[in-house]
Amino acid sequence: MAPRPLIAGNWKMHMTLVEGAKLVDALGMALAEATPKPACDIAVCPPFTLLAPLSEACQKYGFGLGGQDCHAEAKGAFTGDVAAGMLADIGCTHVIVGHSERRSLHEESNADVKAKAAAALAARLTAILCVGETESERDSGKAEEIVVAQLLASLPDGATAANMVVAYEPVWAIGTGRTPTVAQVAAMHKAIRAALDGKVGDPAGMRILYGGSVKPGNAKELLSVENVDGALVGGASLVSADFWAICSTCA
Ligand SMILES: O=C[C@H](O)COP(=O)(O)O
Repeated sequence: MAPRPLIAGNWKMHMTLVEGAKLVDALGMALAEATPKPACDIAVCPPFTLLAPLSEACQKYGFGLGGQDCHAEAKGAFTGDVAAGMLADIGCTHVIVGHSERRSLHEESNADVKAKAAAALAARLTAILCVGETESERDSGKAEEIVVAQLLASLPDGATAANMVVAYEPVWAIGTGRTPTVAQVAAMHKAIRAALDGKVGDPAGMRILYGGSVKPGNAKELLSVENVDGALVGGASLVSADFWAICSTCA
């Protein structure tokens, strides 16, 4: 049986407290009024400043709450960083690690991502581990090979379907309005699923999300691809109606 989908909104560096609270409430109301309810789990990943203030509302509505990054160490002299345990302490359930914006803008290596994912697991958070190829890597014809190598080098020990989610995000599709073809998504998710075999607990049950320009207009098609078990949504997660429309495609 395919895993229950997860639709996670990555707000990136957007939203004031008032805006974020309004968005979560709008989603909560939409969920309360929906019949039937969307057949998916829903999570939001706001900036660090909004995590604690939105924690209670997310809990009330049954939404997961995720940080967008964490440090690999549990504590210490790391000015500006936040430990996974601190996220768990204020009610987070998830944390994104290895997003391509962290990998490129903060030069995070696979080893860094693996250490962060391990810290997330140690803090009993679900790690949303991101992988994806650049456009030139896609053009090289070796996208699957490259992404699988990135995944295997970033996988923490002890990952299972219960504590980790993979998010495949082609770098060239993020915020561009471009998406891979259904065949490309299917091939990549199949390759990721195969690579998980023997490397994680319950590989068939591990969710593999697609991310990169997911919108209400393309969500149904992308989410119906085999081995696509949800979405990591950026821009469209900032508009409650759009994010809700994406969640609602999970029937
Ligand atoms: O984490 C989310 C992704 O980077 C996708 O962003 P996007 O939906 O704005 O393309």
